[in-house]
Amino acid sequence: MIIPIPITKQEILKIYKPVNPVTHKGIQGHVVIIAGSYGKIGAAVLSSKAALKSGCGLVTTFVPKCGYEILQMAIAEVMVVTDANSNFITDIQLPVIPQSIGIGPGLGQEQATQKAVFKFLENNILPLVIDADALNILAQNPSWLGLLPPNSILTPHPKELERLIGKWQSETEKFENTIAFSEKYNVIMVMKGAPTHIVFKNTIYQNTTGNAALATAGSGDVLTGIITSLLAQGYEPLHAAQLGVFLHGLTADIALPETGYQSFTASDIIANLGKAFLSLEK
Ligand SMILES: NC(=O)C1=CN([C@@H]2O[C@H](COP(=O)(O)OP(=O)(O)OC[C@H]3O[C@@H](n4cnc5c(N)ncnc54)[C@H](O)[C@@H]3O)[C@@H](O)[C@H]2O)[C@@H](O)CC1
Ligand SMILES: Nc1ncnc2c1ncn2[C@@H]1O[C@H](COP(=O)(O)OP(=O)(O)O)[C@@H](O)[C@H]1O
Ligand SMILES: [Mg+2]
Repeated sequence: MIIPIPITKQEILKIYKPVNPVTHKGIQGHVVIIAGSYGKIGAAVLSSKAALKSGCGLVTTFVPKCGYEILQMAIAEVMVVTDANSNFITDIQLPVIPQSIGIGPGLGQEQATQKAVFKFLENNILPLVIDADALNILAQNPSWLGLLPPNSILTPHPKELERLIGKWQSETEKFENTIAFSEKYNVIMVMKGAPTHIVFKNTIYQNTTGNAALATAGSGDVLTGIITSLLAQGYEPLHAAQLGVFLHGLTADIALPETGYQSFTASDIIANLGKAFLSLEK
């Protein structure tokens, strides 16, 4: 069994890049979030807001038509582009060229959405974060995994991981199979859990922040927004994943004395991102 390397504050401070005083929104990174379906537009809202609150300059969110007003009213700062279809995504046409793309939260797995994901992957060369239903779609169509750009970041929870790599009999086998998957497809695996591990080639990193307050709806959708935002700001993919999971966990550690485990929600992750970033400046 390979011993994981802890993702500590000390290591994170080596990665973290303070914001340049003379930067502007045009060079802070443009994120595209492709997410949502009828009843799950909240996932797109959470990812998009988390991206904005993690330092990128611009966010454009691609949703089915039913998400248009919801997003525009929920987050004034986000630009919204819609699919031709009402309730789920059928054709991903982006009018911008962003620095990174997060795809999957709340997407659903309709046949037409699966086709749209295939067409998107066939043409895309931009850095990707792949989560939730985009992972489930890839698990159903494993030959499409070869279309991912090198060092794409996959963020499965344990069930999504199982759909991708198959069942495991032991923790050792789980890590061995995840490493083999990561090497085969040249991707970074963020194995979400308590704690979260990151697998990159044959190295395993273990997060040191976070607590059970994060066991709440939308918590992973927020993580997708954070990591996609860091990627757009020029962090290399492994560093974006490491800093992303560290900050995500830290928000729950910071909020816990006020919210307790029970009352913490995914929106509290977003609300505490500022304090998490500030704790890196000390
Ligand atoms: N407000 C919203 O719009 C929300 C949308 N969501 C979206 O809903 C879709 C379905 O996501 P789900 O993750 O609920 O569905 P899944 O079917 O992928 O996962 C749920 C299953 O995984 C298991 N599981 C999850 N985390 C686990 C862990 N840490 N250890 C062991 N088992 C675990 C659960 O027990 C359950 O059986 C996704 O597209 C997701 O992004 C959710 O994020 C919830 C909030
Ligand atoms: N008990 C726990 N301790 C620490 N982190 C947790 C715990 N439970 C869940 N998390 C974190 O919360 C997030 C849940 O993600 P996910 O299951 O994708 O949620 P959703 O799909 O609802 O957004 C992951 O980052 C995971 O590591
Ligand atoms: Mg999820």
